[in-house]
Parts: sequence; structure tokens; C-alpha cells
Amino acid sequence: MADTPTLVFDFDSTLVRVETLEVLADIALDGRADATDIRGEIGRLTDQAMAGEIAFGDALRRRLALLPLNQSHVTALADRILEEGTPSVRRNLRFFQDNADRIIILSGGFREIIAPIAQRLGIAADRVFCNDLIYDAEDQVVGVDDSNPLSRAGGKPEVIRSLHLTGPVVMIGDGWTDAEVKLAGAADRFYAYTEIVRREAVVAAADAEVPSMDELLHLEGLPGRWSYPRARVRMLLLENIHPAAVMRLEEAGYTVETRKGALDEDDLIAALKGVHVLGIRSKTQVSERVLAEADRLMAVAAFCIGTNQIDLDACATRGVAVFNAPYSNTRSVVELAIGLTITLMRDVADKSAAMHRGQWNKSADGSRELRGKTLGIVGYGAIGSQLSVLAEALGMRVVFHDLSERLALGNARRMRSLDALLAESDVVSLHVDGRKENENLIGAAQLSRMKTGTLLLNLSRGHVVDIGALTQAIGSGRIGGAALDVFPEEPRTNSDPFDSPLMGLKNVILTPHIGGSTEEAQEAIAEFAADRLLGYLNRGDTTFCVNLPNVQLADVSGGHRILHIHRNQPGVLAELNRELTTAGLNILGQHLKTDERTGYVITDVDHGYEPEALRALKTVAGTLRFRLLH
Ligand SMILES: NC(=O)c1ccc[n+]([C@@H]2O[C@H](COP(=O)([O-])OP(=O)(O)OC[C@H]3O[C@@H](n4cnc5c(N)ncnc54)[C@H](O)[C@@H]3O)[C@@H](O)[C@H]2O)c1
Ligand SMILES: O=C(O)CC[C@@H](O)C(=O)O
Repeated sequence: MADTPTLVFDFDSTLVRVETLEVLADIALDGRADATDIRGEIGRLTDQAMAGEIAFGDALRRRLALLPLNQSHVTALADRILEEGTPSVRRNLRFFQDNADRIIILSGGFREIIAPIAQRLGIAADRVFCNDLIYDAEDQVVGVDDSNPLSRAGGKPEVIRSLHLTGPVVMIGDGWTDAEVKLAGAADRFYAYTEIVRREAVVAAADAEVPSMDELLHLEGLPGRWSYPRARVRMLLLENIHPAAVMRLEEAGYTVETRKGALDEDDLIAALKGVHVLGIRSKTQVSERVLAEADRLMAVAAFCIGTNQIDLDACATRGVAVFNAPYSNTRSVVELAIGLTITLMRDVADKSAAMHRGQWNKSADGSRELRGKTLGIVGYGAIGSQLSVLAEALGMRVVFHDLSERLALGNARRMRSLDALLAESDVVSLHVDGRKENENLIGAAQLSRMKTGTLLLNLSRGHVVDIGALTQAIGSGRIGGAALDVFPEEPRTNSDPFDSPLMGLKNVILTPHIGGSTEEAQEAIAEFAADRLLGYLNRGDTTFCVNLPNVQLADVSGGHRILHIHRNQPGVLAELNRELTTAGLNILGQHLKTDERTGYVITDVDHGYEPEALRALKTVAGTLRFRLLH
């Protein structure tokens, strides 16, 4: 077809991640005393030639003259060149193989090195244009074939012109000699390929910069390994999320930006423009207003347990998936709760503070062992139930209260009411979730039901305790001490001030929301939440999603996957399938899962269909979000 473009690829630092001559220099100079100097000179010549500062043919001959190169060196590189394929080229191998008849390799490099890659990509030998090394009788390289235009300045445009290609010619490469093809009028478009090396002058001369094959194929409207270049998917991670997450997401090809603190609503709205995935911890409020303004948002990950800072319903209504890491910091919170209980029981915090002021106060008054005391756990979920096990192991009696039916572990006793638990406990530890209804769960009335001298711990959410009432109860002596890790108002960053009426009170320990802040927990959260995001973005997998139906999915293989999130209303699946049939799609497999609010349909189809036909799926009544994956 006349309009089908011919894609002309450079080789070094484009199809492979190395510069051939530099690697040959390393091999040929191995063990020589002057290796560093020669190596440096060769690198300089390569850079100057690639940036267009000296003529290519000139640079090639000068570099070869510097090298004691022989056939065995060339063969050594040829034998391992397949390992040096550029990552996104390797990923898109199938594109090369399926489109080999519209691809040309055009390089100043050498045939022996290019041939194995061309073969792997399925490109016929007569579509490879490159230099031929000349050897003497001892197999030493003495130069290149001077009659080959590619051994001279301006060789690449000359070769392309001589081919009399019909249809558009698209040149792709990292060097100046590639830019020259377009500048000399031998190509219609030139893409500066920057996955391996980025040269300013080359980028400036290009129609566009492509940091990967995925981007190139996307810009050219050609089918690649990924339905959408992952580098175009922008992720914003706030609140100092562990670098393990950034590493995992970047390694998968996504573009990740990080910021240390949380953002207020207006700043978050501004920061979310064009962002597809938001990562937060407990402080960033993802409100209805934020979501209404987020033009691209498809997923939010809470890199923590709590999700009360996110308007989950508003997210679901927009088809925005929300993930968290429900178990990764559980143990850290439990260990801190145990430590704080002992610290409160022994008045350690005040005694230590006094020592720092030079006061020695050796006394057993008010100091008690854990053993035999009753711990009342409010909220017997992941944290509460694990605390129960550890507290019993330390000799405590455990009672608990939970709104849901929970299995009592060990000898723990379930209490039918919160009041009954409060009346019986020596220590009350709060581990309820952050639902709105739990605001002031512990207020003046509840504090008055506790035994005099009871200790109170809150490592759940700040709004669960009425701080004014607690301050009074501590002042009156009803509460013997308290440890609070969470507060109704928490500073957004470490540089913002903290204030609370509890500051300075006796036997009150205040910690800056660090229950889950251990190195182990933060790394585990980072990996878990990043994996959930990758599962969703790459496969459509919603396992552990907290606001959409959970569907566990294998990788897309062979076909394409259509993901359709919709309001749970009658007839959506039937209409969707009607549209799929009209579009001529052959369905390979289909899942539907609904909750009371939302439906999620995953349809794997054969890829031989007209992509335009899929547009109709977006118009199916009730559609919230539609995505195609392959
Ligand atoms: N301080 C920290 O750094 C830190 C770290 C992790 C988790 N958290 C918080 O700890 C809390 C517990 O986490 P989890 O993983 O155990 O959650 P979870 O969902 O496993 O357990 C919470 C339990 O509380 C129960 N519950 C809710 N409201 C209740 C009420 N009014 N009365 C009795 N029971 C009630 C639920 O039924 C559930 O069993 C959450 O608020 C979470 O955000 C804090
Ligand atoms: O690390 C955080 O910001 C939150 C920790 C904790 O409250 C959680 O919900 O997991």
C-alpha cells in the first residue's frame, strides 16, 4: 500500500543498547596498558560523530585506526549481541516480526554484528544496509569497504534515495546521521530515539522524541506490545511513600512523580491534572471535589490500611479503583501498642523525661505489671485480633468488642457491648476502622464508664476519641494515662506544627502517627500496593480493590481484553454483548462481577477486529469507564 510507511531503524543505541565500536574497543583492548586512553578517544569520536560535530566516515576510520581489532573480537560481540537488545525493542519483537516487510535497518555499524539482531527481528538480509569490515590475511580489521556509501558522510540519505521507496519514509535513530536523513529530504518524518542515549542536537532536529518503541508505535498508530505506552501513564505519589514502590512502578514502564508531604484540596486538584494514578497515605483527603476535577484519574492507592481519607463512593461512581495494603503494617502497630501499654503501666515516659531534666525518681508507686490485667480491645479486626494473641502471651486477660461477628482467639472473651468492655478493662486499646460513625466513639460518657485509673490507647483514627473529654478525664484522674498515635487534626508535613490540649499532661504519650511506620512495614506496603496497581493497570485485576467488585485475572495472552466498569443496572451485559457482536468480535472469555453499586465486565477477544468499532461500547447505558488492554 502506497500510504504504508517504511520504518527505517538505526542500529547502535536504537535497536541495541550499545555502541558497537565502543564494545569492540573494550574487547580488543582488554588487558592493554593504554586501554583507558584509547577507549576515551574512541568514546569522544563516537559522541562527536553522533552529535554531528565531525563527519561520520571520518570518525569511523579514525576509530578503527585506533583499534587492534581482529575477526575473533568481532565474532565475540556478534555471539552476545542478542543479549544487548534495547528493552522496548525486545518487548515489541512481535511488531518487528509481523511488519518485517516494511522495516529497514540502516546503520554505519558492521554486518556481522547487525545480522543476528536482524534475524531475531525477522528482517531479511536484503533490508539491512550497513558497513562491511575488511580483514587482512591475518584476520586483522584494516578498514571498511570504501565503496559503500555508509562509510562516508551523507551515506544514509544516499542509500534511502537509491531504494526508491514508495509511501512515507520514517527514520528512527539516536544520532546525527539519522537526523540527516530527514534534513536531506530522504525521510518524511524523523524520530529521535532516546531510550538509550539522548542527544540534544538530534532531539532538536527531530519531528518528535520517542523514549521507547511503545511511544513510536503509538505516535505512528501501529499495534505494539502495549495498548498504550506505559510511560504516558502518569503516577503521583505523595506523603513520602517508600522508594520500593517507585522502583517497581518505574521498572514496569510507568512515569512516577513523588512528593514528600500531603497536599491540601486546591493543591491536590492542581497536581492531579493529567495524572492517571494517585498514591497517598493517611493524610491526603481525596474528596468528591478533587475527583470531579481529576481529568485522567483511574486508580488511587492508599499505601496504608485506612481508606477513610478517600471518598470511596465518589471514586466508584467515576469508575476509579481504590486499593490499599490491608495487612502490611499490622504487626508494626501491634508491637507499638504492646510497647506503649508497658510504657504507660510503668510511667516510663514521665520518668524518662524527669531524668532528662536531672531528676532521679526511683519509686514503684503506680507502676504495675501487665500480667493478670485485663486488656479491652475495641475493634477485633486484623490489628485487634493480633494484639489479642500477643497480649495473652504476655499474661494479660483479653476481652474484645466488635460490631461484626469475629472469631475469639485463644482465651479472649467477646463482650456484647462496648460499655461492658469499658467497665471491665484495665487497659482499653482502640482498633476500629475509620468510618464516619466512629467519630467520638470514646467521649465523656464512655470515659465515665471506665474504672478509675484505666489506661487508654488509640492507634486507630484521630476522630474516634473526643480529645476534650479525654483531657478532662485525665485531669480528673479517671483515666490513669493515655497513648495516642492519631489525632483529629494532623500536620500535613513534618515541617508543619502540631498542637493538642493533651500536650504536657501526666502519663500521656503522644506519637506522630507512626504505628505503621517501620522500615519493614513501609517496604512491604510499597510492594503490596504497587503490585495491586500493576495488576489493575496491566491486567484489569481488582483483587483487594476496596470499592469495585474484586476479580482476579491472569495476564492477557493472545487476544485483547476489554474492561468495562458500569453502574449496576439491568441490561448492561446484554447491551454490551450486542455491541461486541456488531463490532464482529470473537469472544474468548468473559467475567462479570457486581456489587450493589457497580458492575465490572472483563471480555477477552480475538484481536482481528476494527478498533473504531469499540467506540460504541462507551455509549452502552450505565458505562462508567472503558479500557482496552493487550
Ligand atoms: N496508627 C497507625 O499508624 C495505624 C496503622 C495501621 C492501621 N491503623 C488503623 O487501625 C485501625 C484498625 O485497622 P485493622 O487493619 O485492624 O482494620 P480492620 O478493618 O481489620 O478491623 C477493624 C475492626 O473494627 C470493627 N469496628 C468498626 N467500628 C467498630 C465499632 N464502632 N465498634 C466495634 N468494632 C468496630 C470492624 O468490624 C473491624 O472488625 C484502622 O482505623 C486503621 O486505619 C493505624
Ligand atoms: O502511614 C500512614 O500514613 C498511615 C498508617 C496507618 O494509619 C494506616 O492506615 O495504615
